[in-house]
Amino acid sequence: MNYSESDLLTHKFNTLGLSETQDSSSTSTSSSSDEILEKETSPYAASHEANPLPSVDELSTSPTSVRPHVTTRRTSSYKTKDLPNAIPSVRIGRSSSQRLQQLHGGGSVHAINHGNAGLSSRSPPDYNGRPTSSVPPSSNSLATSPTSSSSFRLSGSLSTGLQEKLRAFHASRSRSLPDTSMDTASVFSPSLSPNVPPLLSQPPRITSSSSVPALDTSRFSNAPGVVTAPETTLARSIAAARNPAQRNTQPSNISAPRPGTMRRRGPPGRLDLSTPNNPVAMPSKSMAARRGIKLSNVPTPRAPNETPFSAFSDILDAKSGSLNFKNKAILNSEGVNFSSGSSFKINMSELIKLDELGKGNYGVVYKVLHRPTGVKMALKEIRLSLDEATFNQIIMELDILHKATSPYIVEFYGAFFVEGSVFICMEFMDAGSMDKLYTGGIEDEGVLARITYAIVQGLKTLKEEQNIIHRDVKPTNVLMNTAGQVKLCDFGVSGNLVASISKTNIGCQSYMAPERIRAENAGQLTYTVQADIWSLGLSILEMAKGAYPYPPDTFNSIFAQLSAICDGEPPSLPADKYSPEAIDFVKRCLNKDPSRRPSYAQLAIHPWLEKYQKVPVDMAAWVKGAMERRNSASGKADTFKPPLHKFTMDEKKNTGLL
Ligand SMILES: Nc1ncnc2c1ncn2[C@@H]1O[C@H](COP(=O)(O)OP(=O)(O)OP(=O)(O)O)[C@@H](O)[C@H]1O
Repeated sequence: MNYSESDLLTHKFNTLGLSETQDSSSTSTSSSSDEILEKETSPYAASHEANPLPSVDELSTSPTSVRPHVTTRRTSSYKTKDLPNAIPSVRIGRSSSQRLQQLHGGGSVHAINHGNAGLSSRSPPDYNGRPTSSVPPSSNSLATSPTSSSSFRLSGSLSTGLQEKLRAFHASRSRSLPDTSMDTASVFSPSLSPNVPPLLSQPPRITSSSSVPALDTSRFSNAPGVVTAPETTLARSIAAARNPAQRNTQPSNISAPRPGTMRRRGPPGRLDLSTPNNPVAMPSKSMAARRGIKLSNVPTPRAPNETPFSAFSDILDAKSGSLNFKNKAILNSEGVNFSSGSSFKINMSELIKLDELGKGNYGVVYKVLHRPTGVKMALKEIRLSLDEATFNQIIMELDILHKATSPYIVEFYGAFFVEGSVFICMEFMDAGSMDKLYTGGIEDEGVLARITYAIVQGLKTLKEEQNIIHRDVKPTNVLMNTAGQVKLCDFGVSGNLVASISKTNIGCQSYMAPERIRAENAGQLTYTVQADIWSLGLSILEMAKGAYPYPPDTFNSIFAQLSAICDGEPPSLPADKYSPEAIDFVKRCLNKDPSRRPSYAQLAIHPWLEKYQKVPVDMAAWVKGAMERRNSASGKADTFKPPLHKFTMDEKKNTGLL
């Protein structure tokens, strides 16, 4: 792309330091103009005309369009009177299946290697595996030779201030372990209150029962508020912690559950023994009779170390002796707790910091231990300069996360705010995010397909069941655990949070679809589900290649990178390493015309994903190897060493040490 001096002079800079030139033939956000643009620039156009996909549901998805689906009702335990000083008491609803809330974060900037961005010379097939007629011309560098027949242009320089911010951003996004003392938020959000101390960077507080650094609860001393999570969820988590087999609701080496097999809660009091994700669970004779199940059809437990109770692990915790009636009621020695009325409280003072998991653009994510239950959680801090009313609004908006339930979405425990930060408690994924697992690229296509399938199912659930659009699909928001499960996190459920974060979102555009870049550059906040599908395509490419798909010479300049995305040919999987089905899948996601990208339902039945749902793929083994590679590269052992127990005087006396 050549930029004339007049181009550079006439471009208006928005907050990204970018600008757009439009002429009458190009309206950046209209689908019709996109179509024109596509025909002019996309070598895939003929292919798609030959094999058209059904039209995709195109939704107007500005942050506010999502919000009506967010409950803002005040529940009985939502104590707004407690809010002025800090932690609100957030009732997490009756849902027993709380799921991770999602936050918008924008794309991260990666230190990248020069990946093979060349286009395949083979014709990608259609959904039936037939080669399409159109063959895209080969291109080896998206940065140096973008096709530029579109009228969309970006200016060729960035302001000095923006460059400073980008430099700081790059430094903060270094792949080395983050420095806990660094306040990344201040880099990107000068408006953040400088007086707010980092919550977890205070000197460790030694507790009577542990030498683990504790959260600095002094910040909460004036605030008796607590964040609450349904006891049912925590009880389930505790049971899962005690029984790892039960935790794995997402098969790792057998076919993943089909859409529609996600667990649903039945009516209160009804014992639901349908356990599609737990092949071991087996109903008793009487239970089966009540449910009309023929016992001859029920599989017999086979694992050698199972007890007679193992078959009932969904409802019986043999260690604690408690019965969990499908999260509707828990019967234990203390009595019966009904999920309809009670909720489990998580007090911040009961959270112990165990480790730092990573640092994002807006704060740090910690591994914490909830002492009373022994549940390990991820605690994400997002520092924002907002008034209290907005914080309250955000916390209420996040309530919807309890309804977003899927084996492919990280579980949400609760959220609260403290002195300029939103804190989110979520399921801890012990293998971490994909960006740290794909070292060298994922060559095993079965693994790549299973990861993709999980992302598609997670996005599909969010969209179809809660009308939530993720807005920030990228490898850092795809998490894995050592059971081989893949789950999504950080989706933009809170309109207020999305809007707040967007104001400080600089240099995070790299996974944005072309139409979104244009819209944001024009100051529009429209956003469609198809934009997430583009981001999915880029993420698959990044995981496959082990590097961000656009070449490094575009990386040094956000401007050049966005130009390549908008004006260049979409990158593709290398034909010598991946099957035609895989190449076709990515190609369809990366169609520059959003209306021609497939829907989630179409992606879920794409031959590539279907193929690898039918064959065994050992995800647990793969993630184990990936963690070892990651650790040997970073020189860090992954296994968490529990802190030494510090005996109290009473304990010493009782145990005979004194
Ligand atoms: N639930 C979790 N379990 C384990 N690790 C997590 C969890 N959530 C986040 N992490 C780790 O913390 C890192 C930082 O996460 P965070 O969401 O703050 O930033 P990000 O996704 O990398 O970027 P952005 O700020 O743009 O969203 C992640 O990259 C991941 O490695």
